[in-house]
Amino acid sequence: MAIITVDHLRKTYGARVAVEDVSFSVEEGEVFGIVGRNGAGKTTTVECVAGLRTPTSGMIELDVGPGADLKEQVGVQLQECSLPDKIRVGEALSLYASFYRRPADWRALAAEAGLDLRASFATLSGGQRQRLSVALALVGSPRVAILDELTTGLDPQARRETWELVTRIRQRGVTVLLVTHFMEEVERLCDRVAVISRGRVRAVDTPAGLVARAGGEQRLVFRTDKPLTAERIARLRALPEVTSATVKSAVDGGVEGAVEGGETTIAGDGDLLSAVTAVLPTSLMRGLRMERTTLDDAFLALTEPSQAPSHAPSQEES
Ligand SMILES: Nc1ncnc2c1ncn2[C@@H]1O[C@H](COP(=O)(O)OP(=O)(O)OP(=O)(O)O)[C@@H](O)[C@H]1O
Repeated sequence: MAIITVDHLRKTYGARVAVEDVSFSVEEGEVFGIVGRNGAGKTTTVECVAGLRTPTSGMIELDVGPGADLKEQVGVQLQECSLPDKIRVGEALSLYASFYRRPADWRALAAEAGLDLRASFATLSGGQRQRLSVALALVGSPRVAILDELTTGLDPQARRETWELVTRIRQRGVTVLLVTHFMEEVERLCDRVAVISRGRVRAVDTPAGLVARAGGEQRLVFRTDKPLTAERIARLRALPEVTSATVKSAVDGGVEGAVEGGETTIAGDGDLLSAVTAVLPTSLMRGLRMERTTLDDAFLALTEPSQAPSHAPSQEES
């Protein structure tokens, strides 16, 4: 069942179109990613879903139950979390908890986020601040958590700790809408992802589905000391796992053979390595490497470098 439905969302700021036409739906309990280059319209989209911005047109539906208070059912962690330097973690959490009718156990939330209740905001590391902002987003026991660029600027260890926190949030059944720039984060956390470019959705799929769309093939790349014979090249090309074999070749006396020291690239799927090495032993290959289409490749193929959909002068509006 879809808990979030976004249908033809459009948002303009004066003459600037931040979101041109965005539609997607998020199933209950999913971690749903939103990716796109800088200025693609990701934050504007999730801010509209959170009720922080008013769409210019289109529809947003949150199915959080009859009579539910949207502000209680949607917890938001925005890109920057700023609190007074002197406020302690426990004070911030208890203050936020007082805003809700049925707050979560904020001490348990702090423990889950690995936070010391007595630590003051000024002394927290970047990772701790991000985990505090997630805990603050969850203090109202929401059914949906919106997390915007959660791990930007964090070191690899802090990033992993934050990912573990998101995994625990999903285990509790909270639906997560996650804006991110990191494809590794998408692969680890997201069930599905919407790719936004210039204010439009270019694809909605699983991370593996996006890679497959980008031609998710494997490539074996190697050199051989001796040129490959035409017979060996033909046997490689005939393998069912092989879709193409690019051999630096030359025709000598009417016989095709690989150029000495030339690079060979064999693309295909399935158990490509075993199939190829049955025809060509690895002892004849030099510098063998296996390349695969990555989510980064898929992302780059689906998005364009340009920023916002329109390039009218920027106007600060809400
Ligand atoms: N309040 C605003 N007033 C005017 N223009 C805005 C406003 N907020 C965003 N924009 C513009 O709308 C476009 C989309 O911005 P948005 O922040 O949604 O993109 P984003 O994909 O989240 O980018 P980033 O990855 O850099 O955070 C950008 O060109 C941005 O400059």
